[in-house]
Amino acid sequence: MAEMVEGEGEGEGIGEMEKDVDSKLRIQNNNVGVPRSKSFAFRAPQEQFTIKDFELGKIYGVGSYSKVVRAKKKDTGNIYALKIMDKKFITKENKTSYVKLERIVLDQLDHPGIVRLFFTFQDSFSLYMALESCEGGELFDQITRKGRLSENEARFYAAEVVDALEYIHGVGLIHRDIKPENLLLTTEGHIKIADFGSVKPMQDSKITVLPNASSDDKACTFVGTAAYVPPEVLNSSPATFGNDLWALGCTLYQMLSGTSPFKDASEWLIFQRIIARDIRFPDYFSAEAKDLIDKLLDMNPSKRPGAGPDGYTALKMHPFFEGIDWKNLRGQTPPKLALQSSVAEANNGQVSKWNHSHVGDNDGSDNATSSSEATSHVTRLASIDSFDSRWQQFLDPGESVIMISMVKKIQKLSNKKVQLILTDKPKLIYVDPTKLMLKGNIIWSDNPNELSIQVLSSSHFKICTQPKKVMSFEDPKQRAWQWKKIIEGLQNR
Ligand SMILES: Nc1ncnc2c1ncn2[C@@H]1O[C@H](COP(=O)(O)OP(=O)(O)OP(=O)(O)O)[C@@H](O)[C@H]1O
Repeated sequence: MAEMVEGEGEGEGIGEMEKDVDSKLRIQNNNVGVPRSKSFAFRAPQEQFTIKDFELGKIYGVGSYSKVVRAKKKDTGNIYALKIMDKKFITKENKTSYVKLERIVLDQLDHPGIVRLFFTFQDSFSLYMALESCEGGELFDQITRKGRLSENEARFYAAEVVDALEYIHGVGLIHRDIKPENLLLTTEGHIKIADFGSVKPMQDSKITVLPNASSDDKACTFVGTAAYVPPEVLNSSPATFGNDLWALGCTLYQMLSGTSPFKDASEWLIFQRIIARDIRFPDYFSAEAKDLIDKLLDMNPSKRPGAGPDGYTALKMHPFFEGIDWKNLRGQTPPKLALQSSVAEANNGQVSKWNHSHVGDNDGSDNATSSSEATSHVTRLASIDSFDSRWQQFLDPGESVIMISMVKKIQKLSNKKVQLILTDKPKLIYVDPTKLMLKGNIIWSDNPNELSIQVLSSSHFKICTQPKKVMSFEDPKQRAWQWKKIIEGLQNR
């Protein structure tokens, strides 16, 4: 069993994360009365390595709270995808529970279609997860490079995703962020599902999770990506396996057409199209592909193939998958990978060499994560409490809520909890949530000189109106960037 790594002072809570994971598991095990050894043994051990034990190569990608870099262990020569998370940033952004959850869930998953976690380690500044390296990149890039995929290529990839999803759902987990960016490829071209930071364990999940590491929907700001979000999530329904099947339908559509089915100019327009189930199939889709996508994009999550009482049989037996050898998927030859075509793409893909001084104990001033923060919030979607009937009284007939948050209005003398509501009129108001009284109407303007949003952190933002009126808000669900994005989206509609 691996030794537990002690925290090193920096980033309280996160520094102690692995130790904390260990102690929580002991408590949990005691509760159910299962005699255990002194502590829980991770399959992927917590090692005492340092970043200097690795030769770092290109950056594979940047997530909302991490960077993933290709890394060769100097003594063994083994290659990993090293996911590097800044402790201070995770603590500041309240992402500790997501990190813990991803670590503990990945540790227990064992399927050829899921990225493997080999070991973890940490130093004063960062947490590191050594993941199986997917040298073929993202499925998203294959779609971009090829324009769109052939039905045979899409069938192969979709079948491998179905196979891995059957396993994930079988152990009682909902992934909640299935999309071409999170479907990685091996050198040979087989699919590996990555990014378990949004995972939701069901009540009867076979996966052990910590009491405080499970993703609580109320506190959760990460529940998927706008283009792939199912309509029931927009209506604040509880998560089900059907969520992933909807996202699979969107992904299959994207493989075959090159774009996601509800793509539009703004998140708001995307949501409107999802709620209206506004799908248009290109003529060149086969009848079988159309039928499968149509069924996966059923408004009723329990009717989607794979979510019904017969489990995955309905999905795997669908005519689109005719000819698929489900028992020997990994023995088949995958579609040929399209290689990176230009220097421009290479530069976009950040293939530059990793700068050692940016990580580890060398230098604590690494702030590159804040740029990823800015971009990632653009694609991430917070849970939406949008259609609560209590707010209807503040709307005109036919007017609907686009975004709503219980926020703190920060004032000189006291802070007040208010419900901030943005409607499609557009109208921006705040309401006393207890007395259900209108407290303010922020005069709408499409002109950014007259109405603008300033984001101070993921939870703090200011709404500035003319003449020089500034209101400060704190959104505990950390949707400051989303407020900015959605208001600016409406101004530019
Ligand atoms: N095992 C891996 N092998 C190769 N590349 C990887 C691997 N894991 C992640 N990546 C690349 O790094 C990028 C960032 O991954 P990471 O898991 O940190 O972010 P993310 O969780 O997908 O981001 P976000 O949380 O913002 O969606 C991915 O989009 C992918 O391109």
